[in-house]
Amino acid sequence: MNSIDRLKDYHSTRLQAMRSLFEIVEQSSEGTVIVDRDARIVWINERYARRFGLADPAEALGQPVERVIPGSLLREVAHSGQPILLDMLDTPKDPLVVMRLPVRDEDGRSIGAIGFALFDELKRLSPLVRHYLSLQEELASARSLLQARQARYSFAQYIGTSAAVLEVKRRARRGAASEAPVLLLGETGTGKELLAHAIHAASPRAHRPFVSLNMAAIPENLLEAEFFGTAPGAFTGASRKARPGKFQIAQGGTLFLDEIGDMPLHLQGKLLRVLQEKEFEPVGSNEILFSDVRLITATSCDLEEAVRQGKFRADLYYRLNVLPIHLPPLRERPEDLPALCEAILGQLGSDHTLSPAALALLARHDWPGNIRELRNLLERAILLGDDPYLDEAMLAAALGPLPPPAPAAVAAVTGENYRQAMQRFERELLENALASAGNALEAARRLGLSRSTLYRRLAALGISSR
Ligand SMILES: Nc1ncnc2c1ncn2[C@@H]1O[C@H](COP(=O)(O)OP(=O)(O)OP(=O)(O)O)[C@@H](O)[C@H]1O
Repeated sequence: MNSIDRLKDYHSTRLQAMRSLFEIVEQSSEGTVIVDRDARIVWINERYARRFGLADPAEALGQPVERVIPGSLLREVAHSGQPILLDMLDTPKDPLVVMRLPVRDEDGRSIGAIGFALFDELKRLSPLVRHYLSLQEELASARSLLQARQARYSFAQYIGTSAAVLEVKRRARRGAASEAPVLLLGETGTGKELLAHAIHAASPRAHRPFVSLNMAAIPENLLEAEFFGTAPGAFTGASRKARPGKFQIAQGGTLFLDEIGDMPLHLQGKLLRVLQEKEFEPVGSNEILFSDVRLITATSCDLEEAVRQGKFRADLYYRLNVLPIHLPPLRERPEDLPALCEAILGQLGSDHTLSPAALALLARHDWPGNIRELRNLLERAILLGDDPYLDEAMLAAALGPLPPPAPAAVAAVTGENYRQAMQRFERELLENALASAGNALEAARRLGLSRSTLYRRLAALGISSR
């Protein structure tokens, strides 16, 4: 075949294809209409005319397309020469899925447009729509979960300008910029959790989840599943479905392990393995999952002492203790009290201010519950009085009677060693608080302790919380 014949062949095949395309789409669609450059109908098939209430297609000829098909965009297509490949057209009956194409002359100029109604019922699209909707739902729930797992605090919320606080912030910023494990050390209520959030928020993982787990708040037999998740039906009573653990949920983000000193020894070994090998197995599964999690741990207990007593693995301690940050107790930084009070009153939505004598009283207090205790105290003081100016007497009332000097403390000088005396003092303090508060939650509030810390101390001293 010479080149002229081949060209002829190409042209005729193309013409054939165009004709077939038109016929097939026209026959299998729910309707077809053709308009001229001025959007007047030059042809409409019977089915389509009937759909728009015309008994005879001839009635539509010469009419502006919108008069017959309200909402039609064929005028726009004829003018612009640009197709609208897939769109929805609302009709009084059902919405239609439509395709609109320009009609061009030999020189490529638009001389009209052709519209096909591809389906009249969305039913035919419904598998696609269902898939799309379920993807949308998944996306929305993933977004809201992620939002719930975003860091709640930034460095700006860790208030204070004392030298100790500035050093904490300096180290924490350094921690945020690195991937190394951070160990937050400090008494209860000193802001360890706040700082963990802030480190995550300032790290390159900020847009990924922040997940926290308090070792003291979860029964020991459930901890492993909480950590690593479970395979379907992993143990009696376990859900038939696989349940992700915190390591999976925090994937790509930060895992904050609070009260790490309370982690049972057998789990310490497993945590060490994750840190070393970056992989773990869900409970009841042989599958090995890869872990990409940045670890921040915190404790209010003396980890080195726990290592000496064999309660905490030394190798894990060294792994976690790469960047230790000591959070100072409030009594060691009284100069931060004015700024802290102002910030907390602002968070509580109050416009109260404190007199200088009230601030001096706060500076003399010991703050065993640190900033949590300060917050509780200010909350109480606001509730006690209407006066927006909080003076010394009001704060003294909110602080409550100071614990009476325990006669037993004097006796300790004679017989008990320091540890025994401290334990007895703590036992009396906690028992009195439980008795006067009526329940553990209120007792924790009054003592300025977190509930988990109170439970931990009660358990350590063998005191029942009932
Ligand atoms: N430097 C700070 N500036 C402002 N608020 C603070 C500061 N430190 C702590 N807080 C507030 O004090 C309360 C206790 O803080 P957080 O829970 O972070 O302490 P924690 O050390 O993790 O306590 P625990 O060991 O009992 O869990 C929170 O309301 C927190 O917002």
